[in-house]
Amino acid sequence: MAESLHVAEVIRCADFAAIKHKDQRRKDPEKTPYINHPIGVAHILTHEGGITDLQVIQAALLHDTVEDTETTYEELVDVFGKEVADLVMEVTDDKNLSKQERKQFQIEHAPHTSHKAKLVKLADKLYNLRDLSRTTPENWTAERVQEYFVWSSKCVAGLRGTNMKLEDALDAVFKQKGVKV
Ligand SMILES: Nc1nc2c(ncn2[C@@H]2O[C@H](COP(=O)(O)OP(=O)(O)O)[C@@H](OP(=O)(O)OP(=O)(O)O)[C@H]2O)c(=O)[nH]1
Repeated sequence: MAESLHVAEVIRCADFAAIKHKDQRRKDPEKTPYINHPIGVAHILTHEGGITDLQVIQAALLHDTVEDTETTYEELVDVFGKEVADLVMEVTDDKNLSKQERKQFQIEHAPHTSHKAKLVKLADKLYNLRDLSRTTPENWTAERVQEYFVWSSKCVAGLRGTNMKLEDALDAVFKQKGVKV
């Protein structure tokens, strides 16, 4: 695909995700618009991970649409094709599971995901952990923050060997919080 078509595809994904997440906010006290997160994940991939694979960037922009909005897998297949939709599903939590089951599933599922899905997940974790270092979501105790770091380090363990720049950046964040990797 020509470069201009790649640009157009990326903008189509950003527009789709912005519309889907339009009423959502992050959990930080400033109530940052939710769309900042998927765009930030895509930005980490391009600018820190050196990733320009179109499907990876598309999946990063769309990665929370099925999990957190009324978007369906079938809709993503229709609009962006099966490969991108499948990639999004690889990084989508099953909301039918309890929170504890979901957290455990992420740890166990991580090593079995595709290389492209691992890239999205590494950048997703890096964004969320940096966000947690920056500010504490409303109603989160210091203990909950620390637990999230420890749980994330277990997820990241199953994603290693994928992208050294992202993994080194994650390790720096874990080190800062005193989390062993
Ligand atoms: N750090 C941070 N996270 C926020 C913020 N606003 C929303 N989130 C989301 O909250 C989730 C983590 O909160 P939890 O209480 O552990 O999980 P839950 O929302 O699924 O119940 C992450 O989503 P997730 O899809 O569950 O990601 P992950 O837990 O799979 O990494 C993250 O994207 C914020 O301001 N800061």
